[in-house]
Amino acid sequence: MILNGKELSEKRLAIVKSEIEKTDLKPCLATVIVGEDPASQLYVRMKHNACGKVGIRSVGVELPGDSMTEDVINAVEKLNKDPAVHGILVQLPLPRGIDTEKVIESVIPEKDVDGFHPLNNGRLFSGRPDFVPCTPGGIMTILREYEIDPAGKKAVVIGRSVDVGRPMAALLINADATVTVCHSKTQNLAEETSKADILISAIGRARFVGPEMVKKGAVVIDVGTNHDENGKLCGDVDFEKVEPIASAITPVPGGVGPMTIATLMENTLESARRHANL
Ligand SMILES: Nc1nc2c(c(=O)[nH]1)N[C@@H](CN(C=O)c1ccc(C(=O)N[C@@H](CCC(=O)O)C(=O)O)cc1)CN2
Ligand SMILES: [Mg+2]
Repeated sequence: MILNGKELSEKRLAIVKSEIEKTDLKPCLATVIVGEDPASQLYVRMKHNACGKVGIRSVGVELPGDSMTEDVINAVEKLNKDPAVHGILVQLPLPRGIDTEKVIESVIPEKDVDGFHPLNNGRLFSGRPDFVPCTPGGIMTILREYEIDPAGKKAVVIGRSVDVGRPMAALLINADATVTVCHSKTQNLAEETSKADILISAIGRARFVGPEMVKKGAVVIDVGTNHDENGKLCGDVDFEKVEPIASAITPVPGGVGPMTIATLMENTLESARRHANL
């Protein structure tokens, strides 16, 4: 079975749109982008487009690539104070030289719709999640909507990044899975991944996960957005070879990526609701 993130994201966006239409809410998302990385520009554009589709107002702050950490924090602090702004996201990665942690910590947790602030992180890891990072949050929505219950299953996450691998592991633990996190120092990676009922790859290496790493019947979730040697967009998983042995699998494009954006819209609506005490 193909887990169609594109289709599901459209369904979730339509729900956000109709929820907004039912209320007097005027949700607003602010994006902050530093520098001219084309991928980051694309993702921010996609976020503004999604806002337009669902009726969320969006404002974009663009800062030059040679900005200092303080410049970015000043821009965030203005948005923190603006009562019309309900969600703030700083597009990652930031240019080298900027202190990413400091910038993330400058977003007030109430507007942290990316779920990256340490307070929101701590809540997630304490089993009391509030705003959850959009990629792992979107993956949990895929699993739920396709009625794949992680409870009692063995889940293996490849990658321990702060934005995907770690929160993904926490969400799966909260959903009663038995979770293993693999990373660059893991020995016998294939031995670990082959035990997974649910395998989630977030390592950023084109077609790295082959059939020898996947148990027959596993659910395979591909977070990778890579380009192969011909410049073609592809995931971490060798889709052609793994799809026949998986019971369910996300494609790239059209899997996890669109769900990241849909989850961001959901988080922004939730933030606007709280602001209005709804
Ligand atoms: N502040 C944040 N920065 C980053 C995040 C994030 O959640 N918050 N995640 C990634 C990038 N990202 C969103 O920002 C993102 C990546 C990919 C997609 C997506 O829909 N991809 C499409 C393919 C698009 C293409 O043609 O390249 C797909 O998979 O179908 C959405 C969002 C890092 N930074
Ligand atoms: Mg992401």
